[in-house]
Amino acid sequence: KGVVLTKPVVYGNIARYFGKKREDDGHTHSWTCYLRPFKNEDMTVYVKKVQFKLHDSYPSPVRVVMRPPYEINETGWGEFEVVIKIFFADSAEKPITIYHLIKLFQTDPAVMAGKKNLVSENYDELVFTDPTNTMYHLLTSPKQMVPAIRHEPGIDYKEKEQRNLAALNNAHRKLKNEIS
Ligand SMILES: Cn1nnc2cc(CO)ccc21
Repeated sequence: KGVVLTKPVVYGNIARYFGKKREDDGHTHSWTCYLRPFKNEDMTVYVKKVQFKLHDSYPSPVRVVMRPPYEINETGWGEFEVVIKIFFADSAEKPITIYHLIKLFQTDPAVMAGKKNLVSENYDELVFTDPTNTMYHLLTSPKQMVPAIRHEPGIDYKEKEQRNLAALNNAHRKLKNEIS
């Protein structure tokens, strides 16, 4: 019946340079890869678990997070793609997969000096087309998150959101033209 529900999210990573290469394992950075709701809502209402698949050379590369915060804290030396797979409370709803390239390096002098976090974040939306009745109910009964979700400092959400929404609308328009 052409019902489309969306949930705005942000995903990405922060990283911090140790200031030098660690002797024992050659690691140079600590990083956190995350998936957060854009609004302050409890995702456990409709999400069963979030899986973060790391580079195969990490020990147990498939990390499963059952409850918020949906984040992985690690250390390392390289940039690589993390596959974020979101499984829903109604297993009839197909999981959604998001790809994020872990970013560690930036030319900002403070970041290079290990004095400031690097933030690499994207605004996106989980799109549910013709959700099951169960899912529809869960998606339309939001619960506030306590304590409130905190976003990374220094991100201009308004502008980011506008830019990304425009891109999403274009993609949506293109898809609609293709199937019509
Ligand atoms: C690709 N990469 N970058 N940093 C890494 C660290 C490990 C664990 O020692 C494995 C893979 C890594």
